[in-house]
Amino acid sequence: MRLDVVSIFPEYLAPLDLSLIGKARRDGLLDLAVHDLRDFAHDRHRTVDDTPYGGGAGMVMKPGPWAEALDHVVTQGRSRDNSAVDAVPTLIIPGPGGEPFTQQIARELADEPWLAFACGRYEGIDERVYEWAGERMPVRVLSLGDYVLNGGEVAVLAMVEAIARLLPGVIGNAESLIEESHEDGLLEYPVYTKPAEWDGRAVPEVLLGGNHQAIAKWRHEQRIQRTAARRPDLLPPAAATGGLAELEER
Ligand SMILES: Nc1cc(-c2ccc3cc[nH]c3c2)n[nH]1
Repeated sequence: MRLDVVSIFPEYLAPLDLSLIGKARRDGLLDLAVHDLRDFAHDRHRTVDDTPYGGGAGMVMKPGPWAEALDHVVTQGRSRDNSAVDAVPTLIIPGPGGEPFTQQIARELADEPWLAFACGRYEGIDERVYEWAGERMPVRVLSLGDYVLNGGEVAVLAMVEAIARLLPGVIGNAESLIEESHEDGLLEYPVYTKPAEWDGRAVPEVLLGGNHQAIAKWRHEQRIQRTAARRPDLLPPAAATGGLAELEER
């Protein structure tokens, strides 16, 4: 998968050089390029923002540098080996007013060959950039959650990690991707490791025996109970209002 990120703070994306994502890049599973938006602002001060039409607080990101930066992303991306001459990325623009980013969307995006991320700052990006980009490539405005960040970079770090870990070979043991929270509509079960007793607290007895069927049953029940307690919104209506028996039979 090819990933391009455009930001005025490219150093914000440095964590993508670390851990499993960094290893995936070194293993050639991910081809990531980070671009500094200011490289596409040509005045002396490399200006990327200006005052908002209609007044109001703060500054708005100018359309010109964004159009040049995204044109560069597309042109440079197409010059890669075996890239189709008319290939385009799906452009993801994080924003508090976007569609909620979910595990399902992460799965969808993990199937895409090329993603580009536009990190807004200030009060946001001039609306005409969304229109201009939408005429050239698929555009999705995605929200990490109902809270406000100062820019898109933190959201991009989270989205890239959620997407990249689903790519074959990135997570060493693919089994780790099973029974995770949100993978199948339930939260994950509680986990324990040595010592068997710590701070006067014992590990549930069922986990210490070798009865794998009993362990699987206990873990499934734990997932349902934990989901009912913390995220009843994820359960079917009947289950969310107490009818857990049917779910536990599954
Ligand atoms: N889920 C979420 C996204 C954001 C976000 C994304 C981009 C910008 C640009 C300026 N402020 C921003 C905030 N806040 N919360």
